[in-house]
Amino acid sequence: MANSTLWLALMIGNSRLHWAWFTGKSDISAWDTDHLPPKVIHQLSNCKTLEDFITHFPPSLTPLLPHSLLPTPYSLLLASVVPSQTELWQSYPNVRVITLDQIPLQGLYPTLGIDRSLALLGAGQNWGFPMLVIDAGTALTFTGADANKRLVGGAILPGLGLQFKTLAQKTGQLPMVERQEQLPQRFALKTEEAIQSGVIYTLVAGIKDFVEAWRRDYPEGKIAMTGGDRTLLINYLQSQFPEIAARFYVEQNLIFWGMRAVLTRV
Ligand SMILES: Nc1ncnc2c1ncn2[C@@H]1O[C@H](COP(=O)(O)OP(=O)(O)O)[C@@H](O)[C@H]1O
Ligand SMILES: CC(C)(COP(=O)(O)O)[C@@H](O)C(=O)NCCC(=O)O
Ligand SMILES: [K+]
Repeated sequence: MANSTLWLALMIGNSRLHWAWFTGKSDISAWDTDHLPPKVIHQLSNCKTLEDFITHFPPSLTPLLPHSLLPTPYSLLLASVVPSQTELWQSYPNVRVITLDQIPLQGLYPTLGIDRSLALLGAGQNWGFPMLVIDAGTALTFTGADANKRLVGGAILPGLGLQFKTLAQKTGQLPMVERQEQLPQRFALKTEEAIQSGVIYTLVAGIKDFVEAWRRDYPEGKIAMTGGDRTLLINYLQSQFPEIAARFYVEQNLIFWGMRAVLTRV
C-alpha cells in the first residue's frame, strides 16, 4: 500500500458511484458519477502513469482530479453495496476494500450494508453517540448505535426515487413523476400530484415516526441525514415538522468521514 496521505475513495451505491479525494486532515472533495462500464474500469486499472489515468477517467471528471497532488501509484479505498461492481475493481493495482470487520462498532450483523455502517461511524465520530443515521439513497435506511457504539438496529425501505420508479414501471397507467422541491397538496385531483402526495407524505410521516421512537429510547441521541435525496427530504420535513428538521445534522459526506476514520485507525 502506498504510504501516502492522499487517497481516491469510492463508495459504490446502487444508483451511482460516489467519489472523493482525501486531500488533507479535514478536507474532502467529493463528486458522483454513473456506474462505469467494465471497459473503463479495466483501462483505469492498467494505467501506469498519472497522464494515463487522467486520459481514461471519464472526461467530465478530469477537472476534479488534483493533477498536481496526485502521486503514482495512487491508492483506491473502496466500499461497495453492489457485489458485481466490486468485482470489476479487483484488478485495480492498489485497492483496499473496506469490509465490516474493519468498522470499529459493536454488534454489527454479517449482512449489514457497509454504507450504513460507514455513515454511522462517520456521523458518530463527528457528533457523538448515540447516533441515528438516515440515508436517503436508492433505499432509505435508518441505522442507529447507542452510547457504547453498539448497533441498535435499523430499517430499510424503498427510497424516494425508487418509490416513484416502481409505481411507473409496475402499473399500466401511472407516469414517472419529477422530483419536486415543495410539499405537494395532500388531497390531489391529478394523477401526478396524487403520486407525489402519497409517496412524499407517507415518507415524511414515516421518518417522523422513526425519529420519535429513537428519541423515546435515546433522549440524548443525535440524528444525521445523508444520501442523494437528503436536501429534498429535509425541505419537506422543514415544511411539515420544523421542530424535527431543526434537530437533524445534514451532511453529504458521512460515508467518506467513516472511510477516513477506518483509514486512520491505529
Ligand atoms: N444527479 C443525480 N443522479 C441520480 N440520482 C440523484 C441525483 N440527484 C439526486 N438524486 C437522488 O438520489 C437518490 C439516490 O441517492 P444516492 O445516495 O446517490 O444513492 P446510492 O448511494 O444508493 O447510489 C435517487 O433516489 C435520486 O432521487
Ligand atoms: C440497504 C442498502 C441496499 C442501501 O443501499 P443504497 O441505497 O445506499 O445504495 C445497502 O445498505 C445494503 O445492501 N444493505 C444490506 C442489507 C442490510 O443492511 O441489512
Ligand atoms: K447510500
